[in-house]
Amino acid sequence: MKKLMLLTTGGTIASLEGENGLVPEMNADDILRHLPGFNLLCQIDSKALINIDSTNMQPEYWVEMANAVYEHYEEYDGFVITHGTDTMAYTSAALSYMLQDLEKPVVVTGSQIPISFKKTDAKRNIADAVRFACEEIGGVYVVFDGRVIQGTRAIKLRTKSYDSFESINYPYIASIYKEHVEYSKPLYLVENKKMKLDTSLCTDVSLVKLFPGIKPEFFDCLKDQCQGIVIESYGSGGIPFQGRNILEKLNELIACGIPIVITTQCLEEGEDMELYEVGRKVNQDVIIRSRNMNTEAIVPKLMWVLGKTQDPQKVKELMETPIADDITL
Ligand SMILES: NC(=O)C[C@H](N)C(=O)O
Repeated sequence: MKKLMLLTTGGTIASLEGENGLVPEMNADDILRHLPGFNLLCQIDSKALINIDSTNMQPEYWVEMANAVYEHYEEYDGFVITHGTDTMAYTSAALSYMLQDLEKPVVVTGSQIPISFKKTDAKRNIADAVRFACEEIGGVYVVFDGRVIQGTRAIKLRTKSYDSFESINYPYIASIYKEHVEYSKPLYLVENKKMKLDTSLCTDVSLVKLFPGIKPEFFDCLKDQCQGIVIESYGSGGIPFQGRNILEKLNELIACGIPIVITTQCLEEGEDMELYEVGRKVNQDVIIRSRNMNTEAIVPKLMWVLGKTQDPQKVKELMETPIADDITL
């Protein structure tokens, strides 16, 4: 019989109706009590790590989650982490960088409706997560509404629907039909890897979404505030150089040694900064290309990379290196 560890962090799945709306209050045992019969399938031990609405998620909690998996890695065959949906995609990406060469599954799941409510999707999602955590597969995954998504590729696309999550620029790993896991493509377990834990982070990063009219002066206040910047530009990726000149400001920041990653506000198909003049004008030797990574992966990746080096060229090299299938070229 497989042995799993359930780590709980809060979210809607653990929420009860309070005076001020939904508040995460249930602990790991309360959640397990809603799932009778589970111990016939596998043995599940549980541990409550935190109990927060994931809107309150902090990078320090990612470290706590990664450490918990690392600490108990040898004792269990797989891990299920229950989590709020709002920042679940950031967490699954962060864990994908912190825990590499996994030979066991780390499955992140949650729900749109609390587990104690009649129309809850929590029971199905946990059942699917447990099912997938029993697979012979390594890596970090999001399991939601019957789909398995690579940890670095998930985004929360819908605020209310059960099918809240999508896999961006990458196929679903699998679909789960009750007891049956149907893989989209054959996956091979790379055996005899030694799992690596690396939780060093530099959280001094900024994420800026461009819009027509954004003030160049805004970028001045970033100079002393951050070690790295992610710019969500438009379409195929370009920076405005006419009218309010943002390109000039980015060049100033680059001259100060601040690494800048360019991504796009378009969810699908990634940037292609070589296509237009607005992209080519950006110095491609120093700017960091995000290709088809999503923002939820870029932000924790930049924190993780900056936790290792602040040398702009090395940051560029590491950011542009695919990790956990976050980039496909
Ligand atoms: N569905 C949810 O879990 C949303 C909740 N606000 C959270 O992220 O914790």
